[in-house]
Amino acid sequence: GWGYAPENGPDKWAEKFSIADGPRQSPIDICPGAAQYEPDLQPLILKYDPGTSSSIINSGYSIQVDFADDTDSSTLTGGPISGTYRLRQFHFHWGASDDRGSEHTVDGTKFPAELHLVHWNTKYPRFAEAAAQPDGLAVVGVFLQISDANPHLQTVLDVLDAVKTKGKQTTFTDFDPSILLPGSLDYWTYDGSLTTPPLLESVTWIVLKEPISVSSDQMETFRGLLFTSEGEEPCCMVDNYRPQQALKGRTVRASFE
Ligand SMILES: NS(=O)(=O)c1cccc(NC(=O)NCCCCO)c1
Ligand SMILES: [Zn+2]
Repeated sequence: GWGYAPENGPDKWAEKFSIADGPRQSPIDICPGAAQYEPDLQPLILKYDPGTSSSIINSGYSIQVDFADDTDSSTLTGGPISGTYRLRQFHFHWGASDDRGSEHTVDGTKFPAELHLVHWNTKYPRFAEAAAQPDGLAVVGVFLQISDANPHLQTVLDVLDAVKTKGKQTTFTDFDPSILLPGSLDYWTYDGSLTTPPLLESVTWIVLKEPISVSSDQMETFRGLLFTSEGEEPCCMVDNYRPQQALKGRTVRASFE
């Protein structure tokens, strides 16, 4: 299967997922100077109910916190989207060292990690159907930058020992993901795709301008996870990010001047 190693990583994905060379692939390099300020872009409205968080899992690609998405308890509205999108999960991408790890970049600047909050359009019956539609998903991306330790992030990091290997999961309830958001919800937005196979071109990307903090020690905790299952030759879960993809004529819009 696909992964992030030389033999099955991003440069090989097009062999099995031809959309990898499609017209609206993600991530991209965001150039603020070239972004189009749109005064009509609405503010983001994120309403999350901590009661919907359910579990944390090592997917073998990232660490993922899943939410119950059978009701409109945790939603994204406003911003560049119309209608109501439900929070399904959040996960991270990070590097083997603090000089890389984010998927989106800003004027070529790489951050040590990036958080993705994944939402699906409730005009479709379930996530799986939405993921196949051009307006099916909305992912909020948040950069992590090296600074003081982030106490809110620490809540997630404290349980990683329980999900070290691929397939392990544990209960993770009463967690409000809005505590992972920065003070400002200013954002860039563009039409893109999943950044992992199946690379579906169904994502309205909403990348926040303001990063949140993470310490180098906290980054080491992410790097203690494994891509591999228990009993397999261990392979550290690091550099689980896709390089930037061609813009192919797309416009990146900014919600701020
Ligand atoms: N990285 S991302 O574009 O935010 C994103 C969001 C939602 C789903 C995915 N990718 C997948 O679900 N791929 C299916 C196999 C991975 C299993 O966790 C990627
Ligand atoms: Zn992601």
